[in-house]
Amino acid sequence: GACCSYRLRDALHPLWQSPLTIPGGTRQSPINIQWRDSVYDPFLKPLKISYDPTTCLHIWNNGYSFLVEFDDSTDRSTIVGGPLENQYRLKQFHFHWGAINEWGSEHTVDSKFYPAELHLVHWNAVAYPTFEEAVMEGNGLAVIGVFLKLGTHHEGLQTLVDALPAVKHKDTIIEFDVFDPSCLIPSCPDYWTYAGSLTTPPLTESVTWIIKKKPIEVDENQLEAFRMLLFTSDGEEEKRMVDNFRPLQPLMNRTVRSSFQ
Ligand SMILES: Cc1cc(=S)c(O)co1
Ligand SMILES: [Zn+2]
Repeated sequence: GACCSYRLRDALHPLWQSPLTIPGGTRQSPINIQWRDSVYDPFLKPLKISYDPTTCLHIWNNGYSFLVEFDDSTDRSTIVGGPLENQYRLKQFHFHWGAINEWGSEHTVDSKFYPAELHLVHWNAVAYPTFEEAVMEGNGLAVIGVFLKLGTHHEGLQTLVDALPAVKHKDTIIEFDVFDPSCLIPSCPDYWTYAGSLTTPPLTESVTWIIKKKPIEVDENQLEAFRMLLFTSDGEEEKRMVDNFRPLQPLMNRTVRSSFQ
């Protein structure tokens, strides 16, 4: 089960030798979303997503995941509405996935894991001058989480999958200059939202999470393409990039709200 991969990951991946818990953390991520305990909030607005595909810059293997990064020097790719007070700018998106289809997502729904989870990372450029500063503030970031489930081939994802062999090793980067990430977001508007944190160091408690209720479907070959990436640099002993998800964190004194009844 997931426990063995947890121990394995401890041994294999330096990232998880860093403190797994933040001392005094009260709003850590990820969490299990217990559907029946989430509270419908009629005041939650629909999330408005406006991405300009030409703001896409490159794909980068940072040794933890592969990031698709965007030009966030203007408000050309933003989200607004939902639980958010301000407009947030898209900075990057990345995924978390497992070695096998039984697990891989960071969040769970009623304790169910999905094989992978997409995170679209945005920052509050209205309130803060830089992403780095926003990362340290309670309302600094907004991350849209989308579950991936095993199913039909995903056309939009395939353009990304075709580029992955070029970023197999840690610290490799390739130009990727047109991509519209809204093709990876389900059309169903329903989401859960809660106050949480980054799931990788510095684990700062700066994220308003917006977790889409509906997953997107991808096929086995597309998940396998994620699993052929490496944590390691060219020339090092190869370690497959798998199980790059953080263990579940305690809910503590938090309520998960839903945008739907
Ligand atoms: C900024 C950032 C956000 C998430 S969710 C992650 O996994 C890594 O970095
Ligand atoms: Zn993430």
